[in-house]
Amino acid sequence: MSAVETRLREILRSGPVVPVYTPASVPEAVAVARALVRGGIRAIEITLRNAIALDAVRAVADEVPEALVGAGTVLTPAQLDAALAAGAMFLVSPGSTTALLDAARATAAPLLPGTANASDIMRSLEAGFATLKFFPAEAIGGAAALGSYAAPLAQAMFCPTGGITPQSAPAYLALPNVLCVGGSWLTPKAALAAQDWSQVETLARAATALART
Ligand SMILES: O=C(O)C(=O)C[C@H](O)[C@H](O)COP(=O)(O)O
Repeated sequence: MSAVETRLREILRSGPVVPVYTPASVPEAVAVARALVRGGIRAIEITLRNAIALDAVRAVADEVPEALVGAGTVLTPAQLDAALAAGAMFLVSPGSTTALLDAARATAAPLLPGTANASDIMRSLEAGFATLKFFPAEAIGGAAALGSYAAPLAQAMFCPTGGITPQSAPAYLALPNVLCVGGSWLTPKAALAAQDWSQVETLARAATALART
């Protein structure tokens, strides 16, 4: 396995849950990252879904050294480059296009490509990516579907994301081909609007207690 993929797996294994978070502002992102770190969650995926998201990645990378900040919703090679330049330590994509996989391979970027079926997984493995997102996990068969790939596609390891809750997370975390799960439940909109960072910290602490085998 490449050094890049080894490091990517270390980041994903730093906790049972990687929070997926869309920042409303740069100061909010820094406060959220600090609260997650206080609660014991270091890896955080900031989605590139609005104009300030890249600045949020940069600020968390600069100001919260304990955080392992990644960029999510990376759809294009240009976004991949911009996220790396902002300091993203990993990149997450909902799918796995040839353009994106080629760009990530060319720059040895720590990309977690999105996959939803056996053909996606096989294409990603062929392209040299064995650490994958399984998306949208709950809608495409959940832990039962993902577990079905453990035997025939044993080299692929996953971070399932999409609709996962604290209740459904343990079934994924018990699978042999799961590194962690992704989810937005650690950063509820109401808590962010109220700047209730202690709630984020409490949710993070609860997430660290989820069993992982
Ligand atoms: O932005 C991306 O790259 C995505 O693929 C989407 C995220 O994985 C989901 O938005 C997770 O959110 P929940 O389903 O609420 O846990």
